[in-house]
Amino acid sequence: MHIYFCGSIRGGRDDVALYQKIVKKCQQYGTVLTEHVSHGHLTEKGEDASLEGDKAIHDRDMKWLTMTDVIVAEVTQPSLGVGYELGRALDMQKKIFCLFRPSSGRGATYVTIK
Ligand SMILES: O=c1[nH]c(=O)n([C@H]2C[C@H](O)[C@@H](COP(=O)(O)O)O2)cc1CO
Repeated sequence: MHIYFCGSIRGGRDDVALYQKIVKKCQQYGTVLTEHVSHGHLTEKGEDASLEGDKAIHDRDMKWLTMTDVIVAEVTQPSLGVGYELGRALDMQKKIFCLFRPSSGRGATYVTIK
């Protein structure tokens, strides 16, 4: 099974320790295509886009999104990229599992109610 994990990168890396736990758990069930999202050394500058650019990152991610069986998203930390991925995934009629922590004091994005 292919799993696409979504978590904030440029939106802020406060929850990266949690992303690591979620990705580890998901790896018990299948291949996590976006394991890099959980890497501790990845900063809010994003992946090194200097070689191929953001377009290459986007195109790779959309290819993975198309081939994935399920999406797991941690949405507590607001992220434009995660919102975009969820919108695209909804259009592709993918199975989406959103995780949100009410204890954060934030409001959940409306994307999670669909
Ligand atoms: O370098 C990157 N690599 C990457 O795979 N993404 C994808 C995966 C994440 O689930 C999501 C994070 O978006 P954002 O960076 O806007 O918080 O976008 C986003 C970036 C940077 O925007």
